[in-house]
Amino acid sequence: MQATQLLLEEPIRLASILEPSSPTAFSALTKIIGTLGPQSRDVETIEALLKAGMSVARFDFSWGNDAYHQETLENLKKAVRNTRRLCAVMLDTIGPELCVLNKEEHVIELQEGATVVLTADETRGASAEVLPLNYDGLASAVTKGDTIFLGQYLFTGSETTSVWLEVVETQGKDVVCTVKNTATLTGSLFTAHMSQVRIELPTLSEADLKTMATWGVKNQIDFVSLSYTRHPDDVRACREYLDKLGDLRQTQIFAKIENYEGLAHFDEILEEADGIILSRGNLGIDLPPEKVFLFQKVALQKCNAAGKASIVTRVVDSMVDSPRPTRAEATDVANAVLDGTDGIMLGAETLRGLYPVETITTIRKICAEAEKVFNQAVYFKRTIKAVREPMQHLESIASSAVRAASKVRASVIVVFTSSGRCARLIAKYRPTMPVLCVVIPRLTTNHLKWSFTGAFQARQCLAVRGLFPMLADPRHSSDSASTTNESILKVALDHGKAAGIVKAHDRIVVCQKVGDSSVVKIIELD
Ligand SMILES: Nc1ncnc2c1ncn2[C@@H]1O[C@H](COP(=O)(O)OP(=O)(O)O)[C@@H](O)[C@H]1O
Ligand SMILES: C=C(OP(=O)(O)O)C(=O)O
Ligand SMILES: [K+]
Ligand SMILES: [Mg+2]
Repeated sequence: MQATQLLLEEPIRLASILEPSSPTAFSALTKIIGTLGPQSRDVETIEALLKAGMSVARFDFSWGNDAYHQETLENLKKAVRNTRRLCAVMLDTIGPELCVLNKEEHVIELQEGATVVLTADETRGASAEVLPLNYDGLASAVTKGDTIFLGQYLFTGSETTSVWLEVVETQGKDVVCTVKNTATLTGSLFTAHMSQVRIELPTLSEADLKTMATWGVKNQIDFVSLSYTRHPDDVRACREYLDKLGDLRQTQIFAKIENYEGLAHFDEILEEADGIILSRGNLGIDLPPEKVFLFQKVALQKCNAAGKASIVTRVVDSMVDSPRPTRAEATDVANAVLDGTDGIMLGAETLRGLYPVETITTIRKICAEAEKVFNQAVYFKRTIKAVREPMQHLESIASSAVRAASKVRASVIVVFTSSGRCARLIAKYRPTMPVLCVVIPRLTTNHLKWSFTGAFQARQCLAVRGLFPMLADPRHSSDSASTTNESILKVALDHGKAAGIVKAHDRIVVCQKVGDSSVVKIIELD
């Protein structure tokens, strides 16, 4: 990356860096996804998370049962009503995850040099001598000298609660290992990870299929976060399954890239998926540490060029038990924004950390600072150059809207959309101002009943950098007559004013259809 990635005043006055940032009424353009769990599931905390800037809530089915997650979701709905802040729901699958259950939650002390057996016999309890694994194919997948990582679910990098094991020998389906570092394992679930070893388990487990068909349908989930996506077929299979689940045909699939195999098939996976999650927790174990940054930069650039959402995980591990991130973590968040990410995902920090709200606030502030120096002009040029000509008409309109908005220094871009397609194309060019997406419901039928689309599409904007959705009154549905357009625009601008992003005398760029043609309008408010 060149220095042109940054937009700094010339000559750079270091003192200006210390000037307080002017408070922005809206949260950062970069989206924040929080995982809800024990430390973040009561209505009050969720309200605080929403106000702090969380716009997507992740429900991780690797732990907890349906009822537990349902209770959390009911609380989220209350919090959304109370705060009047939209939040999308993301179901995160279990996938082919290797784990050790510690049902009794014994504290397990592992001493360096000791021997421990990973057994396929799941009926045995976990102890310092035996760790029961949910997979009986490990012994045939490893050889002497291989290393296995084991840690508390959503481990953090700095803990002594994760352990490296070295394979000594296999005995039937059991694997005998030497403990490489002294560690204390606490909690009810540990995940095991072996670098670059194929786990012969399906990407969607039986439990995942069931959860999507029950919990997922009931709650109209906006996103599936497809854990351990290794091949484009994984995404296709998930798509086919969702398409058969009624309204979930509208659910978007975000493929989680968390191992070498997913990385090797990245381009094909990106083609099939609606978005990508760079699951750096697991990926950081699968890849040599010195390669992680490069994967991030290349993968984000590919997502950006495809105009698909990207999310980076595991950013401020230390905030699990500290109110401030480390310098390295804070810098890393800013760099992810400069690299072009759409969103930042928090795991352990909001799920079981002591400072869930502070974490979201910290992330939002770092993102907002980074966005101020994001060199949009350079990004715009690079993005437009990468598009083959002749350009699709809608993309030409969308990029023109962004260009016009920069040139006239518009305070917002307003885009009318039903599918969200035009809004995403605008976001692709990373405008520096918020994009107010007016989602117009569309009446559709599945030959059994009529219903309106729009709710999914509006909430799905909440994972895309810069997009701020509002759902229009269904009575205006897909009628682009100019009188209807004018009245919806007025509602949108009133909404923008109430949110503090639109003021008197502002210039606004509007992207909408007038008759049959898509147009870009510039309006100046009185
Ligand atoms: N109900 C509407 N009224 C006015 N313009 C609209 C409406 N819906 C979409 N547009 C405009 O139509 C064009 C196509 O946008 P797109 O998002 O692809 O629409 P759709 O949701 O119909 O797929 C864009 O210029 C968009 O701003
Ligand atoms: C988010 C991650 O995965 P998990 O679903 O295991 O938390 C990760 O590995 O970064
Ligand atoms: K998971
Ligand atoms: Mg993971």
